[in-house]
Amino acid sequence: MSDRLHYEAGFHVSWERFHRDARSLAARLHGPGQPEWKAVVAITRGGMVPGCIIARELGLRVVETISVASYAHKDQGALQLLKAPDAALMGDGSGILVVDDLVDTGRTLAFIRERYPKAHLAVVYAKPQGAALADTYIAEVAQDSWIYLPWDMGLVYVDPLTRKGNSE
Ligand SMILES: O=P(O)(O)OC[C@H]1O[C@H](OP(=O)(O)OP(=O)(O)O)[C@H](O)[C@@H]1O
Ligand code: HPA
Ligand SMILES: [Mg+2]
Repeated sequence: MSDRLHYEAGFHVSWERFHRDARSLAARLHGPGQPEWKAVVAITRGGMVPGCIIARELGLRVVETISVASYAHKDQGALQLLKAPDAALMGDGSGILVVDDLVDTGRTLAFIRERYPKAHLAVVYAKPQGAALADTYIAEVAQDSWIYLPWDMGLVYVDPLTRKGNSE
């Protein structure tokens, strides 16, 4: 049995931490040796948050989206492209920064890589199973740890460890 408290299970990321980590990702993609990026392409929906932060840091005004959905009930989780980015902009992906919040199994990034082999795939968090598919990431998170992103959470009351000291 785990000795973790129920609210500690997983990796809970605050807005501040996410902003800091996304900025660190931008910093890694900037400077000597890095290409002149043409555009940021965010993988919806989670990639739009770091995509915005990175576009701001790198001074990129061209921001596109790619939308991929998983139909687990239909075809063993086959991925389907719901919305493609502009084909003329994308080409084979050269100079394109594709951004997502995280890579887990790697299925999403593998899908993107197949279509845009020259794109740079950047994510904030990576789990070991999919990490090799990302060209750049900031932090590795255990495979069995669920990453709770700030837009999926809210402030909630947490019980103290003991009722001792409470009147009743
Ligand atoms: O490496 P994988 O196993 O493919 O998982 C990673 C993807 O899963 C999540 O997106 P999700 O499809 O849940 O959609 P969302 O971004 O709209 O929340 C996450 O934002 C990544 O895009
Ligand atoms: O750990 C995760 N957190 C949030 N979304 C996800 N999608 C795949 N894995 C994760
Ligand atoms: Mg996503």
